[in-house]
Amino acid sequence: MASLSAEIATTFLSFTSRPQNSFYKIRTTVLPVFFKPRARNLFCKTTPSLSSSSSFQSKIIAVNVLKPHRRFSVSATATTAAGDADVETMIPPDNRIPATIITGFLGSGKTTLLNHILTADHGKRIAVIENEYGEVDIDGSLVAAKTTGAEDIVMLNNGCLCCTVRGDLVRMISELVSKKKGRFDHIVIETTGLANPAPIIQTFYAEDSIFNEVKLDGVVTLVDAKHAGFHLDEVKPKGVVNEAVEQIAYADRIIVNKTDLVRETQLASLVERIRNINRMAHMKRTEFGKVDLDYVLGIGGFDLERIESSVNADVAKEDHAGHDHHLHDHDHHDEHDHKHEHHHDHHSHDHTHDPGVSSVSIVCEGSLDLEKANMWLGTLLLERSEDIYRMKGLLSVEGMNERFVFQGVHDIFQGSPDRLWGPDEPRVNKIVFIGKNLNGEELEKGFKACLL
Ligand SMILES: Nc1nc2c(ncn2[C@@H]2O[C@H](COP(=O)(O)OP(=O)(O)OP(=O)(O)O)[C@@H](O)[C@H]2O)c(=O)[nH]1
Repeated sequence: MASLSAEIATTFLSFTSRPQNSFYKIRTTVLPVFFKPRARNLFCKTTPSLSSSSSFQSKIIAVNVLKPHRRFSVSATATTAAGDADVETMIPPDNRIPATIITGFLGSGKTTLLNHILTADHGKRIAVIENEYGEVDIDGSLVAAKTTGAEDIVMLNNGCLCCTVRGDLVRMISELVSKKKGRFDHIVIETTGLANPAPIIQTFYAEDSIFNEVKLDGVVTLVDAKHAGFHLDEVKPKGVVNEAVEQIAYADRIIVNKTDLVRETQLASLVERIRNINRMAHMKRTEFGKVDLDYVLGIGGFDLERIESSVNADVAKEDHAGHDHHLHDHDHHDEHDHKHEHHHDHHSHDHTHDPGVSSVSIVCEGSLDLEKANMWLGTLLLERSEDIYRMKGLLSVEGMNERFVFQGVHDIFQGSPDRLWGPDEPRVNKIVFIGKNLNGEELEKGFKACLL
């Protein structure tokens, strides 16, 4: 445990003890204790009949109208508050290529959304990476049929998705970057319907070669409004993940698709259920994946705004994509819903009947004792990293003039300083956990014990 805590301490401490006038670096820490095959077993799916022949395919799609493409960056120039007004510290602009993961259960509308993205008028050149089971690349041809201007096609054949996905994805992204850099602005990865997105997400943080060039912009999860309830209900054997739940848990954006196929009460109940699993993600309802492109591309990784609203909102905020008349008070008044929520002043924990996956958010003012925070987080990840799917936070650390933002995906932890705290800005910590069997009260107690 000591080495684990030290690892995290290094991450935090390196920022507080950095030399002045130097660039801050974004750091990734892969906690060594868990970064072993044992941990990866978590992501292995037991679908041998399907797993032997999944494949990746990538295309670069040039979209006709060229507008200035968006930069996805966290950048700030600020004077240090260390008393020396002449010394400037800078967070370098993040010019890495953004990547979006589109996931969702079989038939939820991933390819439909992808086609919508590729045929929309946004001026971005998009490299598409598809991961598909089976010898026949069905999605690939569906996408190809609907798009024009494909510059390049690369095919890769993998073995088992879950065990080799990282290696293949790393190779594919590296190849795209080394050979085609400058010819595309964004990477979109469509996973298979049975994929657990965790290893794909982790690829972006755990592999230096990827992390230096490509930035995970967001995870978009499609949910089939008609069938999702059934998949969420599915009881899996012990140790086998329910992919439908996982896909929702890891999302930054959730698109409840196929709303034309269900009644409002069914939809409201599903939305409530999704919200209970993942309170952090933004949610929209659609037919045929029709969303504004800004909603899925250019989410901006950490998405601090989202953290702020998710922890502030006791009533789920949801965009209705043209369904403004739909539910308003569904969170609390759907009589068909058996879930219940407990909201405390600054901490919310949602109980759900889905296999123990829920969100916990903590908001509190004050500054953290770095050493205590390191110990707490180190111990927490040591003991619970398998159950903590995602973790995002915005912290006020004693002696640090910038907000410290971080996120974790199981055992992978990454953090960096953000902008300076404003002179009159309350130093409010915000932290969100999504995972299995989370004990909100315990987490809150542990966190608050680290405050000075
Ligand atoms: N009624 C209805 N059908 C839809 C909607 N969105 C997609 N579909 C249809 O649903 C089917 C599956 O959509 P896809 O986009 O292929 O779904 P997918 O998630 O890529 O499927 P897999 O690759 O099998 O995982 C297609 O026939 C789509 O035309 C919708 O909003 N309403």
